[in-house]
Amino acid sequence: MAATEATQAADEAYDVIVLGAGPTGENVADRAHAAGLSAVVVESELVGGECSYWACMPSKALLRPVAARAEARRVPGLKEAADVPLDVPAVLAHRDEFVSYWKDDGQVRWLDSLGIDLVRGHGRLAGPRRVVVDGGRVLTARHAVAVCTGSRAVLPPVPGLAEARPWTSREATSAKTVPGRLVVVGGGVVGVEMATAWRALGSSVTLLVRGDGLLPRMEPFAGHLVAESLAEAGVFLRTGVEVREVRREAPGGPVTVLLDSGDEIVADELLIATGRTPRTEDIGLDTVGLAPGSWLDVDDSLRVTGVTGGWLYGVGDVNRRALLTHQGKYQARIAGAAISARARGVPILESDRWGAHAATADRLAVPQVVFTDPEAASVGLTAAAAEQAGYRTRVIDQDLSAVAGASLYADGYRGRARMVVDLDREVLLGATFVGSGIAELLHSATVAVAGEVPLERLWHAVPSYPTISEVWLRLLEAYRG
Ligand SMILES: Cc1cc2nc3c(=O)[nH]c(=O)nc-3n(C[C@H](O)[C@H](O)[C@H](O)COP(=O)(O)OP(=O)(O)OC[C@H]3O[C@@H](n4cnc5c(N)ncnc54)[C@H](O)[C@@H]3O)c2cc1C
Ligand SMILES: NC(=O)c1ccc[n+]([C@@H]2O[C@H](COP(=O)([O-])OP(=O)(O)OC[C@H]3O[C@@H](n4cnc5c(N)ncnc54)[C@H](O)[C@@H]3O)[C@@H](O)[C@H]2O)c1
Repeated sequence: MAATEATQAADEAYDVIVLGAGPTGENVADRAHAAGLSAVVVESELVGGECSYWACMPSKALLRPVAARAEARRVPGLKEAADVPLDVPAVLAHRDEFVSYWKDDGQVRWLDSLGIDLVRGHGRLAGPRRVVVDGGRVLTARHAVAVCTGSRAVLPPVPGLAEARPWTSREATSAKTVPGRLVVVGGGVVGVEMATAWRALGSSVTLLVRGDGLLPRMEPFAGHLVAESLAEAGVFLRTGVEVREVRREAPGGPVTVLLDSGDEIVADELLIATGRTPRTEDIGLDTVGLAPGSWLDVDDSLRVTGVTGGWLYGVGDVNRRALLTHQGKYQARIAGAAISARARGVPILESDRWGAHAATADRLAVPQVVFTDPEAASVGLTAAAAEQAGYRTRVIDQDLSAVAGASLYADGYRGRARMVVDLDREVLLGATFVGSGIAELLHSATVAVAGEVPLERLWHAVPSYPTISEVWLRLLEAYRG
């Protein structure tokens, strides 16, 4: 049965049922199907999920012109030409095109081409291996149900906040007009990326952070460099502040943000970027003995722990292991392989930590690029996390501007790199790069961390001259002395 043709029938049976057709769910279905299992995906909104329509794609489409202009402004011969405001209608139109105008026909065609069925509607578990869609249609799974329902933005319990109908990441990535004054609450990834984009598009942006810096999950210098550059771009950054109350007298009117310091900020729009909550409150978790609204605890094969029979999987954002599209897709590949192995009765070696059925990289080698100007990118453990985990480490830092490739890349290049070395095994535990054009450098570090490549061998991985990658040589030289 083709994706667009799935029709009503009582108790339809599939090998695998996938709840949620985000990047993760699509890939679980793809992997299971590729292994010869029949699969159906249930989706209540758009096939492609948050990433395609309200997260990765629109945010990066908004940010790409910002980065390109910032880089051109630092290249002699282009500076003057690039020192112009962004063409806002063109940027927004480009964003709209990248999200396919919030239509999922292309993604449905892709499912269709694979032979995976799609059922539109809200799916809920109804006991072991059963899913009911919109309270009517019943699907049963011979082998597994994979919950891939993702996450949504969380609103902190601040008086007046919900009533003020603030922007969340959805509105921040899909807005059709530029607010004159925008207050952003939260100094994590969404906060800094959206402050960067809307400031460049013309908003007067105030970024409110309750901690003492930005991007707290990365090495501290990442937050420092991004904060410095946001301030230069004209973003008002206030750290160590807490929002006490929010007021909006009339829908669409100005919003007043009251801080614990007693200060008041009036803006046209307010973006809350304070983290995520799982979309599990209404998916029937109680019918299989789990608490509605909870993150799903899973083992390394992505199987939910504590469910009798081992048929339930939790993949992607919903398990809180690493809230990133590429990690969700990685988990989907692992879960798909584990589901098909178990369906065939092939034993899964729990001890094979880098084997086909263990999402080990979730714990040891998660890469992430923050698309600010400068970009911030990291993989693996920070120095603090490695120390906390009990490793005997050595930390090597390098000023990126001292690398020939970086100074050619942009005038007055600013950036920094760090590697965290496990002294006992002499392999990399983590790496961080901050600077223009470093996003594509990250994968080299991911290979080194996931591959546990001995530093002795990395010495023979010669970076081309004159590229920013030569920072590898500087880091290794500093380590070897
Ligand atoms: C602003 C922003 C920017 C981001 N940028 C990046 C980035 O650049 N790179 C990156 O790697 N990550 C990025 N992320 C994170 C990324 O979006 C998520 O990690 C990713 O979307 C998770 O995929 P998922 O499939 O697990 O969940 P989702 O993408 O959330 O998909 C879940 C799907 O399940 C459906 N669903 C939910 N409940 C039900 C139900 N009961 N029945 C049927 N269907 C249901 C939903 O409608 C949705 O389509 C960003 C996030 C945000 C908020
Ligand atoms: N480029 C990318 O890879 C990218 C881009 C955007 C989002 N994402 C993913 O999406 C997820 C969500 O991003 P996010 O920025 O919403 O979450 P986050 O967890 O990265 O950051 C949220 C920030 O809000 C702060 N905060 C929490 N409660 C608060 C409160 N009441 N008042 C003020 N501050 C508060 C936290 O201390 C934290 O610094 C992230 O885990 C990230 O991995 C990835």
